Amino acid sequence: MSKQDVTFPHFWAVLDALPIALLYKENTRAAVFANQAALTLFQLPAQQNVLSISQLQQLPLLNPDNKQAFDLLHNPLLLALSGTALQQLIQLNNYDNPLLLQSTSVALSFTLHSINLVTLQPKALNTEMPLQPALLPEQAEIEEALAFDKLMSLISTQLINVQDDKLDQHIEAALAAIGEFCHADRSYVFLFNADLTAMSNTHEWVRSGISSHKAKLQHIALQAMPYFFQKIQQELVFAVNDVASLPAEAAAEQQEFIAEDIQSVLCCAMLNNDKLSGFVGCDMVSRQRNWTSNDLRRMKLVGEMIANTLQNVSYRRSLQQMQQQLLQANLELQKQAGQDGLTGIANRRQFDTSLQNELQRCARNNLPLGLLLLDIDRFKLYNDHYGHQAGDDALKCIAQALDKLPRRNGELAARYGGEEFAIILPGSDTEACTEMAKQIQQQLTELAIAHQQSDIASVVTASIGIATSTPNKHSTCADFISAADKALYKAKANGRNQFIIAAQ
Ligand SMILES: Nc1nc2c(ncn2[C@@H]2O[C@H](COP(=O)(O)OP(=O)(O)OP(=O)(O)O)[C@@H](O)[C@H]2O)c(=O)[nH]1
Repeated sequence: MSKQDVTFPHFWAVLDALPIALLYKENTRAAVFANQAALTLFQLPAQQNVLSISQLQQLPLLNPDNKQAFDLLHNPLLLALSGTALQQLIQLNNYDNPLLLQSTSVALSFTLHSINLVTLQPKALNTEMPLQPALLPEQAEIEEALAFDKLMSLISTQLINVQDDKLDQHIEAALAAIGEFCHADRSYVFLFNADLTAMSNTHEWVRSGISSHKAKLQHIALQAMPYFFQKIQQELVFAVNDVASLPAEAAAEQQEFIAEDIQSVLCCAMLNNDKLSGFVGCDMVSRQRNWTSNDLRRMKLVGEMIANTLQNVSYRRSLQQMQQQLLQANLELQKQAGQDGLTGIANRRQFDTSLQNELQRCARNNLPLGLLLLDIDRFKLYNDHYGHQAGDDALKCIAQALDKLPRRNGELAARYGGEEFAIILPGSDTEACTEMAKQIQQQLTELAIAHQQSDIASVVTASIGIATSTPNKHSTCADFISAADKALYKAKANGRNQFIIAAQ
């Protein structure tokens, strides 16, 4: 509707002057009129007072992805503008002309950033039209029930697909919905601990101007509220129209309700696999309310929705946890598959894989590849003299020392088999491999593992064969191993405790 269509001139002036943000939609037209307060709220220019629904949907304030937006607002506003009306009468009889009442039934109203926002859905405005009677109470109730169900179906869709980081936001939207539709001042979720000894207020919605008690309602012992707990456990509902009329055995509960200025309270149990997990509820603070069967139905519905969502999220979390554990176990298995059982360093399998990879990498990058094969001297005599267990300990000790030597990317020390070890040195030429062989000899000298039976030295020594060359695409691991092995054989034959470099 545009201003020009209206023959009654004061109408717009009055709506524009109202201190509430107001959106006005004529049933037969798509355009929506916004008064001055609404334009200010939506940060629109003062002249742009006729908006399309698509324009409205694009307003950042109404965008559900906008964290600052009042999440609940988006859906009911669009519900209202697209045809679902909550028929309550608006009281404009402060103003001179009673005709205004004809077209002013409130569709939905909310509070956003402490501004009341009202949407109107009048019939086409016609000054000659007779006054329209207000909706019958039963009709109003049906319309309200429809609006609630439509809103719940939107919220439950959001809850079904909820991502962990949006969970609280959507639960609070559901609480806001139940609070608004039950005309309550406060709505909340409490969750019990596993052994049903304590409860905590996890989510809350409060009407503007009403105090929140969430912070202090944490880890409350259930034995502090025995009457309430018994009711919710046995009857799954706790409904009190007048807190003052609670029986004597509910003295503790009554005291707590009075401390929170609660006049009426309605709570419904939430179950998880048929086990009590918490409850959802709402309070009347500013006045008393006789809870209706509709209130109860709605509260149960919201409770079920939230309980299911929490259960799904918890399943999803334990599934993710299990996946994480499986992944971890898999990584551990993979690590173990490449690890030597006795010494803990890389085993032959990992050595083979690494050598193959490094050979290809060096061939691609035209880099030299060094391979050292190391065999402990007179180890049979060591075992025979000191025992097999001592032999194992010596192998572990030497393996650990060798494992600390490789530093650069791709370098690897591995147990090649028995008392033989191998070191892969990608990018190392003869000089660098010689340097590594000297370091190994130095390490063995420092370890100083006594070997009385050796005819080479008084401590454990090793012979080392070195192969180094720049591989090409025809080179094989077997070539490298064979060259290093031949050099090792020579080192043994030459008297042991020495290194020999294979001819290239
Ligand atoms: N304790 C222990 N001994 C091992 C292990 N693997 C191989 N050996 C021993 O290592 C010894 C290797 O002996 P030989 O191959 O005869 O060589 P060697 O006595 O070291 O003499 P040279 O290599 O010729 O200097 C054998 O006695 C094997 O039993 C192991 O895991 N633990």
